[in-house]
Amino acid sequence: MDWMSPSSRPHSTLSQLGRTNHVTEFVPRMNNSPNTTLNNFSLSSSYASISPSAATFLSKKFEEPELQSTGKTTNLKIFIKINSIPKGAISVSQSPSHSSSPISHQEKLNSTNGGSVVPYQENVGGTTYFYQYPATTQEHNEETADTLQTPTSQSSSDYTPFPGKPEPSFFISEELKNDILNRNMLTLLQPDPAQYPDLPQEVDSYHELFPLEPISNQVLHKAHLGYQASMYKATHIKTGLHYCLRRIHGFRLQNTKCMSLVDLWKKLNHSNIVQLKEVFTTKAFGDNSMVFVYSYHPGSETLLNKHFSIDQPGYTDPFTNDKSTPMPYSYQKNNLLRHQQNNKLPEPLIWNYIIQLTSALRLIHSNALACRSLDPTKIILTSKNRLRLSCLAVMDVVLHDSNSAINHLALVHAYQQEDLTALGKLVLALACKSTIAVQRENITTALDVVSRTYTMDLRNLIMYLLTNQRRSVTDLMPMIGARFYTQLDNLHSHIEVLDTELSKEVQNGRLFRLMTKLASINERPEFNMETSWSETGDRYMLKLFRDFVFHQVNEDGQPWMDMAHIVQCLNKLDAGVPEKICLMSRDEQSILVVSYMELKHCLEQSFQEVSNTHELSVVDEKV
Ligand SMILES: Nc1ncnc2c1ncn2[C@@H]1O[C@H](COP(=O)(O)OP(=O)(O)OP(=O)(O)O)[C@@H](O)[C@H]1O
Repeated sequence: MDWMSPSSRPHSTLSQLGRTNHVTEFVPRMNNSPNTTLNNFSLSSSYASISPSAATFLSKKFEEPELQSTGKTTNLKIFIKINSIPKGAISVSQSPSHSSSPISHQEKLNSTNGGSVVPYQENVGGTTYFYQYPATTQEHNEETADTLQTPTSQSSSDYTPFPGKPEPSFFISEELKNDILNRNMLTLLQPDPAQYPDLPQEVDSYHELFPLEPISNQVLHKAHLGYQASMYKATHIKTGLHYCLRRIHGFRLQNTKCMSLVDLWKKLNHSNIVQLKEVFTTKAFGDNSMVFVYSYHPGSETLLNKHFSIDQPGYTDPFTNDKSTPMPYSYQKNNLLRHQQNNKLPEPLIWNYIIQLTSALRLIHSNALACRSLDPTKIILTSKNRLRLSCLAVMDVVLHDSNSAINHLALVHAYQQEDLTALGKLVLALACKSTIAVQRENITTALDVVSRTYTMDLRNLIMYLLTNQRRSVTDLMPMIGARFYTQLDNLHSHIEVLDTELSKEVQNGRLFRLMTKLASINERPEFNMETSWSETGDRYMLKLFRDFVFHQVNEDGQPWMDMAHIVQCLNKLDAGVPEKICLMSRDEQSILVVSYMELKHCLEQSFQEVSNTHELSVVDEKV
């Protein structure tokens, strides 16, 4: 239930839609050779655009802070005998035991170990287990688990995978609320026709197209696959659901054989991939375009945008770079190191990404498919570091080789090997906080930087992925080892927080339905040609009850607003408790003593009458 007044509703605009250029060499673009290895990856450029997720809100909460500051939460405890609770009615209880301050996993560890821990790891049957013992010496073991700190690594406290339990409140936490409102707002954004006059009204079964990035008119802007591509949010005409359309400009499908792969992709459903819904060709944009329809994840931004900014060392604009200017090697190395030291990502975050990426790759590879676009521009992030592969199936369609002589299984295996190499480069780039790190001439330096900063486990994983030997995504599982447990624990803790938040909203939804009933009876001007209906009998009691709940005044006649009183009264009404209250007439001449149980009966009866007469059986069912 949203307690915000309309005037305080958040508003935001799409900001930072500008594009920035980056040099990377991640995706083997225009290269569908099965023999591609680490050494013959093509150098090409990728581009980042800043997503609307930067939009933030300012919202004002009605009443809630006062409730907490005046300590009236204790008033909201309602003790109802079980036998007095009607079926479906639930009491709201705000217990002080709910209060807890967010404690990060690291803090928990430190508190149990007196702030000093020594890691110990053991490999059993290919799985690495991590243990911690209280420190007895000053010696530092470099091979630490992800939750532990190395002297050089960034404090894990800088990275909180998920926030702890929110402060006790009747309402959903401010952070979660803003996140949900932000996503809703982005989902409902409509394009300005003046700004995008060329946007078609309809494309196949979709309308309300909204560009997710500026549409470039530059001929040179053919970042992906050698074709210009654009992204749009769109609404399905029939279902009203929102989708993300990736349009490949000027592309003619030569052969429909690749559609069998599309069918395979459509079946893939995983929390770390953006699901493909359908693929079609269209002339709605005035050319031959190929459109890939994906699920829409509002507020997402690319990994490139999030972690690789243009101020990284050695950043060069691919179009303006003067190749004749020599760059000393030492300059490049020192620069890389300095940049990485100043901006390095916490190791647990990198492992978090590795777990999500390998999880997605595992499903893809086990379905005899290959991602082929493990590129920081093609991985999107939503809140809480949730990562998804966003460009699946495009390579398989756009670069489909229809030559029947080719052994497709062998081809897929080769692409899967390329995926693993791309993963190695991606992790290396994240660890060095620079896409320059994965350039062939920088890899040795970059690995050196990783060894100095992170655990050997991370370095070993990168080394494994960057070798030319035959690799498998399942081989990575023992390398990740006990970090899976940490990830699982974090996720479960987060689910618990969301569950608590959801239960609050279940209560609020129940009270909303109750108020809907009250509001449709109170002061109804006429019912069955009877103008006094709402002022007489049961309805009169409900009117006085409404005054009792919402129109209380203090001794000076000033409104006395107390959310605790309102919530308490409504809960008692919903439960139909036998407790009695005094309802005073507006002229203060008479007082009615009535129980909540009787009021509940009045409410049910009156609402039944209204619903039946006005054929609101559907509403009744829902309410
Ligand atoms: N499924 C999706 N739901 C919501 N937004 C998405 C989705 N996929 C991508 N986006 C957003 O669309 C924008 C453009 O994505 P795109 O994949 O084109 O990245 P890019 O950096 O512009 O790459 P390129 O240079 O190839 O165009 C990014 O801001 C990204 O966050």
